[in-house]
Amino acid sequence: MFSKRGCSHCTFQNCPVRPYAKRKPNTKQADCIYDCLDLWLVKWAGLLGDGHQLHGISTFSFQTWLSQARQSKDYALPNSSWSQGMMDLYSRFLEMCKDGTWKRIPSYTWLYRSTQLNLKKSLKLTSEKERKETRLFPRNMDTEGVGFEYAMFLNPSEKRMVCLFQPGPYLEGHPGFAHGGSTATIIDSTIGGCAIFVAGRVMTANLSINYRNPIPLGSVVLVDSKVDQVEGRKVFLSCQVRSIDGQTLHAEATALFIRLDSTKSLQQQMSSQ
Ligand SMILES: CCCCCCCCCCCCCCCC(=O)SCCNC(=O)CCNC(=O)[C@H](O)C(C)(C)COP(=O)(O)OP(=O)(O)OC[C@H]1O[C@@H](n2cnc3c(N)ncnc32)[C@H](O)[C@@H]1OP(=O)(O)O
Repeated sequence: MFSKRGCSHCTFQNCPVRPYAKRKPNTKQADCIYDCLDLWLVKWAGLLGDGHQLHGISTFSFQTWLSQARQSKDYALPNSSWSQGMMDLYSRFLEMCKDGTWKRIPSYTWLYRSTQLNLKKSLKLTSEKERKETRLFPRNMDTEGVGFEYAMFLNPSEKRMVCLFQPGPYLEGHPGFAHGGSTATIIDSTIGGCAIFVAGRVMTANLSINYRNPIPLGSVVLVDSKVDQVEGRKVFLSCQVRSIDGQTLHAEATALFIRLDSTKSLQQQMSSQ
């Protein structure tokens, strides 16, 4: 099923999703690699290392992973709990997706699923039930609107990820305001998505946040993150959380993510720690 043809621009030779021989010349590398949802999913799963080679994952697991992604609910779509402000901002970004500058990022209850079962076995989550019940932290509530309502958009050429975030009542810290831990979570996830985009499989090594103004529950804020520098395995990023009108700075953060050793599978990497 692997195409032997490659994209002349990004030299992606092993695309299991679609051949790149027909790619337009002069397409930017980032657009070339990320302009199709399937490839985002591949990148998400951390299946691609440097040089865009598939490594350590069988074709079978990849297909399983992709079909699971296709069957899963995408939580980054509007629901009835979204406020008008959230909807307006979402529509604004969707509009900016039309010329390809921005990409909407789908969102599931999991991040790495193809390796998940084995990984969870190594983490002593023994029963099938325990393994199935794990969830990506910000997607851990079924009821719409009570927890993390968010949608992310990626600007590949600017190496920038934004997240529209509407904190629900279950995220309360001080009365009426979002818990600082929930702010940290959404910052980590947004910045993390940005780091995944540039480096594949990464983990947060450092996250430093200055909280400037509390975030009212039910309000909508824009989490705006970008890659500042990449040095070997280290990805340095920064982030600001602002009100929709841009007038209130709620928080600002810097982070260091470390790319996991690309010669090891995720399972090996995690179980060696
Ligand atoms: C298109 C794509 C869309 C994708 C759309 C996805 C959307 C949805 C996204 C959801 C995204 C979720 C994102 C959650 C992200 C977590 O929440 S991760 C969980 C929290 N983090 C952890 O638990 C990490 C725990 N720490 C570790 O496992 C290990 O320390 C690490 C970070 C993997 C590094 O270990 P290591 O690989 O052995 O690396 P090590 O050799 O120690 O260090 C490498 C270098 O980094 C430096 N370093 C390491 N740690 C630090 C530190 N804390 N400070 C400073 N320097 C450090 C070392 O000094 C060394 O530097 P050099 O000597 O090379 O100059």
